Amino acid sequence: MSEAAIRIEGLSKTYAGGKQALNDVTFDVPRGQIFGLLGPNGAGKSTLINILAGLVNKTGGSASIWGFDIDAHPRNARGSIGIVNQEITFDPFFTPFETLEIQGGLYGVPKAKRRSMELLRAMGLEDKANAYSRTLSGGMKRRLMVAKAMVHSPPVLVLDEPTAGVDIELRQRLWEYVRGLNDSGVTVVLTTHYLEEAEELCDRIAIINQGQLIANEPTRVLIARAQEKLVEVTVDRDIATVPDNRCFQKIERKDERTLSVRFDKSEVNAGEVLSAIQRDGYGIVDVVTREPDLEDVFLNLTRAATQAA
Ligand SMILES: Nc1ncnc2c1ncn2[C@@H]1O[C@H](COP(=O)(O)OP(=O)(O)OP(=O)(O)O)[C@@H](O)[C@H]1O
Repeated sequence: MSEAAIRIEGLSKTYAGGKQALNDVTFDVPRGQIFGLLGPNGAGKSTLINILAGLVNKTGGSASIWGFDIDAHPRNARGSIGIVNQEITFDPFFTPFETLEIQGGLYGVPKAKRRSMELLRAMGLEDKANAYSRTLSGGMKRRLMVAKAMVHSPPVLVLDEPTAGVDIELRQRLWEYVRGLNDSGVTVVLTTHYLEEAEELCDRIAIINQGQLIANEPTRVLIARAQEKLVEVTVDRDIATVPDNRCFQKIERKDERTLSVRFDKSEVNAGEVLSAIQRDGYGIVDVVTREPDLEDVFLNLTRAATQAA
């Protein structure tokens, strides 16, 4: 089982109008993982997913799903992946059970092999099996979408922004479902704008920016790569002029007596930053430092990539 769940090599897409949405993207999604695909709006994430789904034609490179090349074996490739889109799409006049049965039929799953009730149970929708789908809450509809993507038992599930616009409590529940699916052997690919979500759930994270892959690493390694550190310093009198020193990457006045300083921890340490503030005649009353989180990494990487472009 050494083969990747998804293998993407030199993938490019230029839309008819000339917009290049993907530029020579190469990465593997290892089997059995929860893999995060991150990127700012318009980075190319949906384009990539739509190519895997067979909805958009690539203009260069190759992709395979569970060992099936999407060009040479499109049916097998498509049968190996379930995709949950951002939009909620099902007929509101069918019940959740009927919705799954119809989807099973579309995928050619024989009646005896369908597991609609099992999926509804797994998604906590058992008692809604015979309700009209339109009467479900937003969170229930989303879970029904996940169940729908799983009717043909694909080994790979792609969730495109699964928790966009979902409240915190429900987000936690959806995360539990995703973990449960992963524990049962499903490889999960997740696109998200919530860095906290990626940090919490993903084993590995790839970042796309302006159609190019700018990072692809285990989550912990990616976080450790953030060199920027933040320190908030409260001083003993009102700040008239903000101190300036080359060891600060960025310094801002947060309120009358608090400075917020960003510095590169590979270049200077917090002590040097504090000394620089003291040299400007301020006494230090309080200091709060913060470790970089994924948001810092993401901003650093996308900023660096945008500047290099
Ligand atoms: N059908 C299309 N025709 C022309 N350009 C398109 C088309 N679809 C997407 N694009 C452009 O390609 C780029 C990548 O879009 P894509 O939707 O893949 O990004 P994304 O990372 O999924 O963004 P979001 O997070 O906002 O969904 C964008 O500049 C977008 O405007």
